[in-house]
Amino acid sequence: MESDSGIKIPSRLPLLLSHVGVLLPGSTIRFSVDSSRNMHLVHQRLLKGTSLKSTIIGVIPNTKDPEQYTDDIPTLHSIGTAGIAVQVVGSNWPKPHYTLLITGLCRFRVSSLLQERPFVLAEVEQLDKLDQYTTLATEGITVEDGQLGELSKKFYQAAVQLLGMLDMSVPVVAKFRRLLDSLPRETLPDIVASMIRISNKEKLQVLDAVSLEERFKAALLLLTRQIEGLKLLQKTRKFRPDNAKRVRDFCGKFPGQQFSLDGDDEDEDGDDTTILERKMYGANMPEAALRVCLKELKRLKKMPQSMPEYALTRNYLDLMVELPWNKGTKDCLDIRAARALLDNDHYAMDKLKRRVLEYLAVRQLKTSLKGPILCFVGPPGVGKTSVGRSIARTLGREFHRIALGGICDQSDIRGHRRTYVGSMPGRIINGLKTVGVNNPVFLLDEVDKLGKSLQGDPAAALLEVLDPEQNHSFTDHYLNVAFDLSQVLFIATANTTATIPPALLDRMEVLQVPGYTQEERVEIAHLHLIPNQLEQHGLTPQQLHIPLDTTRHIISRYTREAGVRSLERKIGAICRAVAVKVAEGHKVTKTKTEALSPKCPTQQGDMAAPPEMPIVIDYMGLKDILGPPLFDIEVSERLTLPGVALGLAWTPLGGEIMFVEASRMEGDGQLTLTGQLGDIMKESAHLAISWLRTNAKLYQLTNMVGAPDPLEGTDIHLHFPAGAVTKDGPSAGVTIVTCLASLFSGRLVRSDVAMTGEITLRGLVLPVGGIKDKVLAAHRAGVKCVILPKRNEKDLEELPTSICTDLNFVTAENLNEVLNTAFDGGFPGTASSHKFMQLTSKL
Ligand SMILES: Nc1ncnc2c1ncn2[C@@H]1O[C@H](COP(=O)(O)OP(=O)(O)OP(=O)(O)O)[C@@H](O)[C@H]1O
Repeated sequence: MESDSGIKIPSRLPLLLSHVGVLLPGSTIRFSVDSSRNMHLVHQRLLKGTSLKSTIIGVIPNTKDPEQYTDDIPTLHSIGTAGIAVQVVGSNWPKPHYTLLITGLCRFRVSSLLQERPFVLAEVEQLDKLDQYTTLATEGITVEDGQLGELSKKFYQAAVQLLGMLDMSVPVVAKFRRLLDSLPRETLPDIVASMIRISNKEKLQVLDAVSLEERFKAALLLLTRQIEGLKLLQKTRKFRPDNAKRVRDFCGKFPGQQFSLDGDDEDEDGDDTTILERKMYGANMPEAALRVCLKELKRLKKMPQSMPEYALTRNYLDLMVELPWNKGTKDCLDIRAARALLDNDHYAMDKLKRRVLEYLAVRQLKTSLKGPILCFVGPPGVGKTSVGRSIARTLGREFHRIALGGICDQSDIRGHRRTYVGSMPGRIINGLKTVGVNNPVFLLDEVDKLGKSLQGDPAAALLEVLDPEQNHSFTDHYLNVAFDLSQVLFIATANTTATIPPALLDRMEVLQVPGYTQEERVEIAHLHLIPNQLEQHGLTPQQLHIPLDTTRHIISRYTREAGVRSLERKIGAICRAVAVKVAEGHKVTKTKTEALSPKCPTQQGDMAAPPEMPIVIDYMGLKDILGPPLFDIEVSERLTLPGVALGLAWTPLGGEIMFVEASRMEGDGQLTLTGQLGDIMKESAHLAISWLRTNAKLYQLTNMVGAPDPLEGTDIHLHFPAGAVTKDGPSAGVTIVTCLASLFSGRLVRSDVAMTGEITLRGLVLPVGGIKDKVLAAHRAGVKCVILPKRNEKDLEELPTSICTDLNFVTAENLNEVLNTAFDGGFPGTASSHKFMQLTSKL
C-alpha cells in the first residue's frame, strides 16, 4: 500500500535496532537502550536534535541482540515502524542507560542502508498512510468496500465481544467501547494486536502484513483465538472457583492468554520481579530485612520502569539479595600449619607471629570469641598488610582490604541514605558483597590516616564496626536494616598510634611491628624478595644471581628505610635490566644459529656472544643498573668540627639519625633556632642553654672573649638539618647539650656516638619513646655507641641479639654521664668518678 500523497515521514531515518518488543503503528512501547549503536542514536539524534523531525526514528524489530556483535551489522528485517520518541529517560550511573518511550506512526520498508556507524541510517519507503489518524471513524472503510468492508466489520464485532468478556468495571468497559468506536477501522488491527497478549512472532506477522486485507485477516485470527481462550478460562473458573492459582497456571499455557487493555502488563518485568522475590526468600536474610525487601518489591512492581526511583529500588533489592546474610566459609584452623605458613611467608617478626598464633589458638578453642581487634603498628613496608593476608590464608577465609587512608566522610564507612541521588552502601557492606561470605578477614589499612570533615567523622563510624559488643547489629544507612558483623575478623594497620582517635585505639590491641635490622633485611631479600621478583620477571635463579655482599651493598648504599619496600623495588630494577640481557641473549643465540648456516657465513663475526649464565650482579653491575650510590656513610665525615652532635629521632616512617649543629658569633646573647622546630624542641634548646650557663664554670666553658658566661657578647645559632622536615619532641635535649658543650669547649664529639633523651633543668636525663626504631637507625648509620636514658634500659630487651652485639649501649641518669661518654677521654669537670654503665648485651 504505497502512499503518494498526504503526511510523509522523512525519507532518511536513523534506525533503532530492537531485539525485544515489536512496535506496531498506533501503539506505544518502552525500549531499553544499551547497545552502542542505539546509544549513539540517542546521544547524537534524540538528545541533540531540536526539531520535531529529529524525534522521528525507525524501529527495526527482532534484530539479533546487538550486544552479541561488534562491528558486523546483522541482517535487518526489511519492514519496520517509524515512530516518534515521546520520552527519553536515563542516567549515566552506574553505567550509561536510557529508556525510550516510542509511539508507532506507520510502516516503512528499508530501501538501502546509508551508514552503519555510529548508528544505522537508511533510506526508507513509507508503506502506510499517516492521514488515517486524522480521518473520522465513519469516513474510513465502509461495507461498500467489498471484502475489506466485511473483514473490518467482523474484526470490529470480535473486538466488541472481547471487550464484553473482560473482567472490568462497567465504566471502564464503556470508556474502551467509546475508544473503539472513535478509531478509524483501518487502524484497528495494529492497535488491537498491540494490546492483546500475543507473542512477538505473531506481532511480526501483523507488521509484515502490508496490505490492509492481509492485516485484518492475520489480526482477526489472533483475536478469535484470544476470545476462545477467555471462554475456556471462564468455564474452568466455574468448575473450580476457589483455585485461582491453578486457573492462572492453566491459562498460562494458552498462547494468547490475557487481554490487557488496561495496560497493566506484566511481561518480562513480571518474571523478573518473581525471580527477585524467589531470591529474597532464598537469601536467608533475617525476618526484619525480608519484610523491608518485600515492601520495597511491592512498591517496585507498581512503579513504571522509566521512573528514576525504579532503578534505585531495583539496585537496593539486588544488593539485599546478594549480601551474604547467612553464608560463611568454614574455618580450617590447624595451629601447627598456621605456624608453618606464617614462618614461610615472613622472616623475623617473632613477637608479632607469636601473638597472632595465640589469637588463632584461642579462636580454635572458642569459635564464638568476641576477640580483641588486632592493630599492627609500624613503619611502611614492614609486612603489616602481608601478615593480615597470611592470617586469612591460615584460617581459610576470604580476605578483603579496605584502604582507609584519606577517607574523611563517614558515609564511606556507613553508606549514604537512599534519599540521596547516587547513594551507595559503605565500604564494609560493599566489601561483604564482594567477598560473598559473612566471615571474611577485613584488613582496615592505615587507620591512622582517617580524616575528618564537614561530612562527619569516619573514625566515629568505625567505632560501631569495631566494637564486638555492638557490631552484631551494624546498620548501614543505605541498607537501613541491621547486618551482623560479629563473624568478620577485623585487623587494622597503622604507621603510628599518635593520630588514631583514643576511643578507636581503645577498642584495639596494638602490636608494634618495628623496622628490620640490616641482617634481617638481607635474609628477607634472599628468602622472599629475590625469589618473588625473579618469578614476577620470568627469570630463574640459573639466569640471575645476587650475592649476599651485593644485597648488603644495596641495603646500605641505595636504601634508607625501616621496611623492605624500597629494597624490593631495587631488586625489581635489577631483574628488569637482567631480563633485557637474557632476552637479547636468546635473540643472539637464535640469530647465530641462523648465521652459522652455510648461506651467510660472513656474518658470523658480527654477533655478540650471549651473556654467561647466571648473570652475577657485583658492585660494578649495581652501579650500572641503579646508578651511583644514593647514601653515603656520612657520620664520621660530618663530625669533624666542634659544635656538631648526632641525635636519634623517631618518625612514623621509622627511626632516623639527626645531626645538631651549633655555631657562635659576636653578638648580644641571642639564640637563633632553625630547621622547622616545634615548640617542645625550642624549649629543649632553651633548657640546654640554661643548664650550660649554670654549669659553665664547672665544665670550664667560655665564650669567645673568655668571659665566664658563655653567652656574654656571643650569639648562638642552633640548626637541625633537613630543614624541610618539621621536628618536634623533647628527645633531642641531650644532643643539644652535647653539641653546645662541644662548641664552647672546642672539642670534637666522638664520631661513633649517637644519643637520645629528654633533659631537665637540673641536668637529669628522662626516658623517651621509640627506642627500638632509633637504635635500628643508629645501627643502619654505622654508629658504634648509643647513649640512652637509664630508664629506657628495659627497652633494650626487645632488640635483636645481633644489634646488641654490634652496639655499645650507655645508659645515663644525668648529663654528666652523657658528656663523659660523648667525648673521648671524658669531659673536663665531669668527675670521672661518675660511673656510667656500659652494656655490651642485655640478652
Ligand atoms: N618479614 C617479611 N618477610 C617477607 N616479606 C616481607 C616481610 N616484611 C615485608 N615483606 C614484604 O614487603 C612488602 C611490603 O609489605 P606490606 O605491604 O605488607 O607492608 P606494610 O607494612 O603493610 O606497609 P604500609 O604501612 O605502607 O601499608 C611485601 O611484598 C611483603 O611481602
